[in-house]
Amino acid sequence: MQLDAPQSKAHLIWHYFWQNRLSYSLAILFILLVNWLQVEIPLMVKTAIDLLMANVADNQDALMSSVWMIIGASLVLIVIRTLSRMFGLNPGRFVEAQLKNDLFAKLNRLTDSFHSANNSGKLISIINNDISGIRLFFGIGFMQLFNIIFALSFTPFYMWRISPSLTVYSFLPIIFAFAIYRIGFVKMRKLWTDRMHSLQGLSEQLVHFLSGMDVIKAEHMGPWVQNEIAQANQELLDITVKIQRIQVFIMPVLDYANQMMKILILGLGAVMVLNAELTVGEITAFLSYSVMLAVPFGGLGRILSVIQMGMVSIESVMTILNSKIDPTNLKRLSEADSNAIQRSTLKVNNLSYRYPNSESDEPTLKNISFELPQGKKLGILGSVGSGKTTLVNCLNHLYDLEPGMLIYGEHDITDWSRHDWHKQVRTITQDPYLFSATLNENVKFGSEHNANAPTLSVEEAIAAAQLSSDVERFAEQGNTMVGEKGIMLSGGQKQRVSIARALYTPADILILDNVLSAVDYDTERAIMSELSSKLVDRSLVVVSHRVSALQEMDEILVLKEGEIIARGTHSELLKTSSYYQQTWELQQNDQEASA
Ligand SMILES: Nc1ncnc2c1ncn2[C@@H]1O[C@H](COP(=O)(O)OP(=O)(O)OP(=O)(O)O)[C@@H](O)[C@H]1O
Repeated sequence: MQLDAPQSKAHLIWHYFWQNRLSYSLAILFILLVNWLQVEIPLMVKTAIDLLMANVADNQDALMSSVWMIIGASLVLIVIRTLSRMFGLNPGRFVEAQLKNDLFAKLNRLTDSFHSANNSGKLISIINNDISGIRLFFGIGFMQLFNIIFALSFTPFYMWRISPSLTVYSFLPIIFAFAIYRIGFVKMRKLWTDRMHSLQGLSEQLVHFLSGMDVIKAEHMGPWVQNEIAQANQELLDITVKIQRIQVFIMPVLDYANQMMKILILGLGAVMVLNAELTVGEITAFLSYSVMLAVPFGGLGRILSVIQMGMVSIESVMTILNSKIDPTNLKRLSEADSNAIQRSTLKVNNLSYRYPNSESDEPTLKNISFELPQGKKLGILGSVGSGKTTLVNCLNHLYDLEPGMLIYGEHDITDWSRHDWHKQVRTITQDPYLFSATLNENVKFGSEHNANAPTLSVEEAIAAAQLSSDVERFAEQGNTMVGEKGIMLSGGQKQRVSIARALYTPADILILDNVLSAVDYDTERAIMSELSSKLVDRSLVVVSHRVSALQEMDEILVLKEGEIIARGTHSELLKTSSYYQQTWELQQNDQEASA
């Protein structure tokens, strides 16, 4: 079952604990048996020693059966300890995998505003570092915790049964050590939180620098980048050293107390043996128990680090799991409703938009209105910063809009989940993203889960996007790997792969945001003509700086400072809009010069 919005850390822990209840139950059972056998074996040793100290000849049979029991119990101990580790450690791995799925599912449903507030470097750090911390918490953390709880309840009880007074005296150093240990524990919690923030910061910086590596090299920013990374690294190192100092000096204090305990037992125990208050066998068993306590005390130092790191990591993961999803995004249209609304008219009514983080009161888009019936081709022209991309992001409802601004058929888009709207509208951005896979796979990606069945073959889509001659030159044609983010391809090739992807499974409305900027005029013309012929009954919105790309559109909107200042066909605008006419003439001159 998927976890969404846990109310508290306890809720999250319980959810995954319950999911792995079978493993944990078996682990608890085996850990209980291990701890019980561990305290029983010294009793068997005690009996054997006391028999030895008495007359060996008289007790030979009893002694032999005692030795065999010790051997048998030790062998059983090995087997059940292995089983306890297996069932105790597995849940950590299961929780890690489940939590990653839950996080990805949530990230997929969160809106643009979440992703702008939480950059990918921070998210990568949460998914890698914090989830590893949680894996340790649910694996070794829980296992050792059960171990310590059982060990610290069985062992002192068995010691008490041998000698209550010696137990009280021998535990005095432990009580004192716990007081010191608590100080370290409190300090560690703050340091783990600082370390998590520092790791997230470093990861953010690394992602920024790695994505801008070309610019860094070209503009000789290497020394500055190295310095920034070195500083972040130093900060992380300082915190880690402080944690290590506490781990080395304060956390082992229980270990030291355990040594003190043994000295006390030897000293006081010897006196008690001399006074005939204890037998040699009893003092040997008592000493064995104190030696056994070294494991849980040593473990306590390590395990509390794991638990603290896990709790800090859980807090961090909860910032994602508890991020609010727009309630409309949780609704889903039925298959029948989704089919019924296909091929409707999109109406944009007085659309205005202001960026929430904008310092100006002035909206970026002002009162934009137009209609886009199915099959209509709409062009949008505007100078740099006039609001074209903002309009595209409003049309595909990436940004939050007021009710009534976007109507599709009879439906208000702001009442729909974005998921349902994106089945009808597909946007190709000016910065196309390719996955590290083959070229053909990049064309097909997402099509298996797309409501629209492919209308073309991959080869046809590639040909319509004017990419066939490029693909033929690649070593393995369509099966050539394009590298991370399509690094093996030129900007124009990447744009054409994303056009081929849109043509492969066409949606009702296709929006191209400046995607033809990196191709020459002839290719642009050929692509536009293919788009018109392949998408006859679909709507097309083409945003471009180039008038040539918009010439054949049914209507062109001219944007300036977020407002429509002119609209009409190419020939109408040449007469009515001086801005359009000047842009056209300037670009005609450029085109002739470059021919
Ligand atoms: N995330 C944002 N937060 C605040 N302001 C923004 C944001 N994105 C864009 N803007 C502002 O909105 C205005 C319009 O930007 P937009 O990207 O829509 O223009 P454009 O016409 O697409 O420009 P270009 O042709 O350069 O792509 C600009 O003044 C820009 O500074």
